[in-house]
Amino acid sequence: MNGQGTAAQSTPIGATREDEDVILVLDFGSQTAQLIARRVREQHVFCQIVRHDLTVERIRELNPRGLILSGGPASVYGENSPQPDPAIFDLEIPILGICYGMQLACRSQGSEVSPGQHREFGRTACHVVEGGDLFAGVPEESIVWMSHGDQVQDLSDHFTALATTDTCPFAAVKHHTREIYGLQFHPEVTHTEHGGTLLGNFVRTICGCTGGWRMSEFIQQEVELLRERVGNNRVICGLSGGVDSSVVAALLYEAIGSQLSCILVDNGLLRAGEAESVVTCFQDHFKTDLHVVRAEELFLKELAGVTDPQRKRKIIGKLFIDVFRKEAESIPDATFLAQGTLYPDVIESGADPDGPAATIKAHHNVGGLPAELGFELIEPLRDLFKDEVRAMGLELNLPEEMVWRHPFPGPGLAVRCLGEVRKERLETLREADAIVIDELTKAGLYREVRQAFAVLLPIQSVGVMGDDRTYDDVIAVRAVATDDFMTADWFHVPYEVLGRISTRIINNVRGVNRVTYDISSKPPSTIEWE
Ligand SMILES: Nc1ncnc2c1ncn2[C@@H]1O[C@H](COP(=O)(O)OP(=O)(O)OP(=O)(O)O)[C@@H](O)[C@H]1O
Ligand SMILES: O=c1[nH]c(=O)c2[nH+]cn([C@@H]3O[C@H](COP(=O)(O)O)[C@@H](O)[C@H]3O)c2[nH]1
Ligand SMILES: NC(=O)CC[C@H](N)C(=O)O
Ligand SMILES: [Mg+2]
Repeated sequence: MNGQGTAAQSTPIGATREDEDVILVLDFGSQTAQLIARRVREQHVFCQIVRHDLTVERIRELNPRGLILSGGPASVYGENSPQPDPAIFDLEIPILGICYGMQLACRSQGSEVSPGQHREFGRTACHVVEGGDLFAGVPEESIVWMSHGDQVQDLSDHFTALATTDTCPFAAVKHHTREIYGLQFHPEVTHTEHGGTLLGNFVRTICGCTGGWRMSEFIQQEVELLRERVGNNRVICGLSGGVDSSVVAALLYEAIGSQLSCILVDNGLLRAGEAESVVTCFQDHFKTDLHVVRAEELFLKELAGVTDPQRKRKIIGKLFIDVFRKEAESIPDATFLAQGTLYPDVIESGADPDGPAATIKAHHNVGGLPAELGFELIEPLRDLFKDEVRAMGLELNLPEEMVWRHPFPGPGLAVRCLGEVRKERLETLREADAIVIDELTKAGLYREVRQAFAVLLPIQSVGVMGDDRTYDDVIAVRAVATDDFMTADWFHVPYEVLGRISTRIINNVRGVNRVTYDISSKPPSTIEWE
């Protein structure tokens, strides 16, 4: 082990190739920059997010077909507000400014931007006045999603209004002579009814992208990048058997074959039978080196008496790295550590260096990492969402049951065992959890419910069993419907199935006398309870 990387280092998504259609998103600190990128990728056009102040020289090297300027929390007229290289507006490629990005584009051509009379947040009816190419296929009236306080006050001599809302006369604009467009609303969020069409029109019709990009191409690029970066060194990959790390391992295997060693940490926080099933599944599908480290005692010792969720996560994040380091001592040239980190892990940890995002929870593999790792990090999925990773897994020929597994967080049962994490409490939770999954599977709901589990609450309640009083544990059942795990709805599990889950848990799991069902969505709740 000789790398001295820090938690901040990782592989950025996608190297661009000169012969390919690329759209760049200049990120001004938007909450939704990644959503812009994925909506563009949905149009089969490769899209890369870059710093807002990337120089024009560098942009020319990357040779994009168009630029999208994202939204952002600042005001364009504010001191120290993030600004692009002013020369981008002289590039001969189309530009689409979204919200803050539109305000920047208009201001660059002489328009005034200042606080509007009314701030606009959420659903708004948008009326198209002069659609043109950008609005092709978008009805005259539709719902768009707004989130702004500032407003472009005049169009100078350069712009025309394409669409309006009740409070915003310039909801969409186009430059008279140049391919510069602005949208005050957010086409990238699903609440904007025809946002996909708008972005599709921009990248395909206006920028002239052919829409030929496919996941297979992305995989090929990543494979080449990984080969170049790793050279003759070895990579150790934290393998949990979950979707993300399995896809990372498959990608690395494709790239560097036998230079890959995988490490499964059995931290005593896994579900029933999990370590064994990962080993079997792994051996069937990868022919590389797998180390299984039994570390239950270490994890439970360090977690003893800890009840604060963030502390649990930090302790677990650090222990994972300690275990990887120790195990790597027996693996020569283990310079890199690969993890299946996804974008939601990054944004919820408040760890996006270009973003203003708040810390929701320190995901063990991002916010929970110690500052000095001793490895260089490889995180090829860091900019992707779960459903994109699943598509990648299928493309890499991973078996369906692996690709469609419910996610299971690295901190595992520790963040579902509210209060103290003790061996006997984990055992109770494990038994209840297995029943939840078994009943959903029997009811044919496993795939449709994207994540389901049991939570052991830190309280007791009174019951009566066999005519005797009990004062026992409570299990909460959680099942959610979601695609990208950024937002989620509680799943409407049929009453009969809930009934069977409850009866089986109370009758079979010792020490539990009550089962409840969690009916909260994300936001305002999160999927996990801690
Ligand atoms: N028990 C474990 N042993 C080794 N590495 C792990 C373990 N648990 C998590 N990791 C590492 O942390 C990363 C993030 O965990 P996370 O749970 O988000 O992803 P995953 O387990 O690969 O997929 P899924 O989200 O489907 O559970 C994993 O990709 C893996 O690299
Ligand atoms: O590897 C992980 N390490 C973590 O620390 C972590 N926290 C949450 N999750 C998973 O992320 C998704 C979103 O979860 P939340 O709505 O609870 O934030 C859900 O799928 C969660 O299971 C984690 N995964
Ligand atoms: N969402 C945004 O980009 C907001 C831009 C700017 N901060 C405003 O309030 O108008
Ligand atoms: Mg997992």
